Amino acid sequence: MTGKTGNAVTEGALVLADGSVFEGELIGAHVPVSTGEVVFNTVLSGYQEVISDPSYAGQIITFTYPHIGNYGINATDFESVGTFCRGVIVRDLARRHSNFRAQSDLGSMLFQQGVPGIAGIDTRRLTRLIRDHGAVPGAFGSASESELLAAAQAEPGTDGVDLVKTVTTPVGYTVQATDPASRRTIVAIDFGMKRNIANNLARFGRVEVVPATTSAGDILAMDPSGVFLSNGPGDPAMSPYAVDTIQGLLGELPIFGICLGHQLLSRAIGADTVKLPFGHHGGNHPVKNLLDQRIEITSQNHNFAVDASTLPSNAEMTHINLNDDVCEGIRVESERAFSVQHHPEANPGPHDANYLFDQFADLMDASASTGKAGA
Ligand SMILES: NC(=O)CC[C@H](N)C(=O)O
Repeated sequence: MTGKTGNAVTEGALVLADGSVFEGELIGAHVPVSTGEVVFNTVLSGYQEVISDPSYAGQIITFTYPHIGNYGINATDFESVGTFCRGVIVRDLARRHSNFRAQSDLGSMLFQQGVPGIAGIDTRRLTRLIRDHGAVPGAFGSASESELLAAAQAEPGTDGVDLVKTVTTPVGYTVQATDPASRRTIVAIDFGMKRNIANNLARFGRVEVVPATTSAGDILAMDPSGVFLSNGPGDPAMSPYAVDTIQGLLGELPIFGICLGHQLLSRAIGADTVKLPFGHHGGNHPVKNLLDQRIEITSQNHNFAVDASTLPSNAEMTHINLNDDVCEGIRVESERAFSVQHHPEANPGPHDANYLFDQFADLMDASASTGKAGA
């Protein structure tokens, strides 16, 4: 099937670096060869938000749900200014979409955004392979299988590259507070921030979004109530400048991090991060809050994780993934800093963890009343 009903089918193939071949039909923006690290996401809905999440820079997204595109695309559900993923793999692209909010169809959106895709792929076989062997570099397109194999084998995936610099905003910008009476200013460091995170922060004040390379001194000079560390693509070890910045902010004001922001905060306090075999990408991961013993069903999208055994003694693990015991959250109470690996802003996914934004607001208020930071 093609993005636009009536278009001719263009045969293509997906070839993984291990030599596995999958045949399909090209959708979206047609290019001879598109490469990236192939990962799978298990959400049942929310494909628009997933495809427009900047954390997927460098990656090709396989949707395990077999029918993608059913409810179309609209102008408001994009999670960033565009798309940064390297491609999309689906079993079956919906031939027709149906939803009162739809303004376009997925195939057209991929085409307009310049995102190549491939449909008709045996995504069960592909997902099993990734689950057994880990996320793997791959290449797909209309080129020959041997060309695709060579391209897949030359693709570094997320190894050794700083992908944050490819997605961060080039200049700072302001997201106005939802409540104009709010006096708080929150600085959000944009490592590839999803829009809905900024919208959640704006419930508590004006959000000043700054580029990933902004120094601690420049941030402190803005006299914010707190600093937010965003999600973002790639290996946290590849963005050492961000770790330096966080070290310059620690203890100065409240800090809250999500996903890559959680991994960077952990590195800033001396902990290690590791690469998971195939990561967590989905909308129903059970996480236990170790502080109150409650279980939250969470939205997730990451390949790296914090090695909890390397946390320094002044930090504690606050959340754990119940599927595989991966560290899902930490706090450093003495430094007024905390972070989670999962996505409290959801989009897509459940909102069980949304209370974490309120905790950040409470921390900023507590700091303001003790005179440790501006309000
Ligand atoms: N969503 C994110 O922030 C992802 C974090 C990091 N790039 C990882 O893959 O683990």
